[in-house]
Amino acid sequence: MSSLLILDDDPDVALAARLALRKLGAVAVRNDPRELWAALDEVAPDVLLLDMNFTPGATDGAAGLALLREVVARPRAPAVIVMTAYAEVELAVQALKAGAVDFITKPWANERLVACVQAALARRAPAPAMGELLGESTAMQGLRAQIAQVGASQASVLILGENGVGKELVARALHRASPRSQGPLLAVDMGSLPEALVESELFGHKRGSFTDARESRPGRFVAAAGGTLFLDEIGNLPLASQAKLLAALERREVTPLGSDRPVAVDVRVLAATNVAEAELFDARRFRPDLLYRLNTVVLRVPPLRERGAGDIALLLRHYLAQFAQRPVEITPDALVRLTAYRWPGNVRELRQACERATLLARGPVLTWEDFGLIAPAEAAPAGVTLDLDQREREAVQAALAQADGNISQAAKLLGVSRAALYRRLEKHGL
Ligand SMILES: Nc1ncnc2c1ncn2[C@@H]1O[C@H](COP(=O)(O)OP(=O)(O)OP(=O)(O)O)[C@@H](O)[C@H]1O
Repeated sequence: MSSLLILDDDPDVALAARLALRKLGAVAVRNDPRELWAALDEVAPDVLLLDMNFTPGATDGAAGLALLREVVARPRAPAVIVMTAYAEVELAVQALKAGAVDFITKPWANERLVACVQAALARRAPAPAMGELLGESTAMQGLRAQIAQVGASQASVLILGENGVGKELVARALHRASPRSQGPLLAVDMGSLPEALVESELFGHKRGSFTDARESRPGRFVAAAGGTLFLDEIGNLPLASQAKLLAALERREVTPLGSDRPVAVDVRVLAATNVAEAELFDARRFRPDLLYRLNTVVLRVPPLRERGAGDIALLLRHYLAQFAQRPVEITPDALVRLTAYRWPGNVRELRQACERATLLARGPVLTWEDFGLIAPAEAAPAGVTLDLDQREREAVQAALAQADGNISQAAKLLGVSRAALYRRLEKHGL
């Protein structure tokens, strides 16, 4: 079910919007902008309807714009529709520039409001199939096949991989491929949750169960009913909470903090971590019994550098075109260096480098420098060899490795002809 949040200091306006929108999903209302941040965490709305003025008499919308900018900068930000008065066209334009997806003028016709929110929800719906998980390497094809196979089941899946390899994308693809795809997919980032809040976040709490618990609140297990719960950075879960999570998974019920009444839960759990497997299987850090609950199936998402030059080039094309909104060319030298780069931050790093390059490009064709990356050789300590022969040998070896031994492709990566590559192979005894 979709989740909507309305922030308007006029309770009548907020109520009217809530009544008009309740057929689209769960609608929460807040009247005070100071409540917005907590409400975003609690409600995790798909769409936020945001008023622009919160002080009596104010019409410039400055308060609303400031909130809007902060909201859209957040990870997993909702689509924001701003509410303005008739005369405030200029403000609406500013809001769209600042990241709102649409605006609605007050007083509104209910049909218009419903259509506007429906369109925002449709745009947020994940793309069909697994189009987002790009890559044609054998590794990525294998991963997509596994997702299709495992997605349809109810099995718990543990997704392993370095930072930025696409673990969350895999979780989303698994959810879409599952019979629960019409239900919610809720992601909880264990890495960013303070330890004290982990249990209330997962299992909920009763009003008054701790100092800040002014309202009772359902936890993520309950909120994800009928859908999928994605526990990201599970390796960071404190041992005490691990015991409680295990109990919840075994009994299929959770007990909110401050309550003695367990609540039955119906969720499929997916978990992910970037912790190396050896560490994860260290019982001092992670309970083996919980691990066995979570890892019915293990999916390993390979680091970008192991997917080969083809996948790197494909992702570069994709993200450059997306950021520049047109196809973008890069110099052959840049392509060689980008495909040979180690990408320690994986696809996320590549995406950011593409964004930077489109913003800072000094000419129509992008160069290696435009991407703002530090090549290992540049970062290496002094004393590293500058011997041209040896560097040439290393470059040839790297190109061959990346091209899986394919001479034509390796020659292309090096920017030389096949004959020239053969000559170098001979010269270096490779
Ligand atoms: N195969 C892919 N095709 C297209 N985009 C991808 C691919 N893999 C990852 N991305 C993009 O890279 C970024 C990082 O992906 P994601 O957040 O899923 O990684 P992660 O492994 O969950 O990272 P972390 O460990 O830091 O949580 C996102 O913008 C995602 O859309």
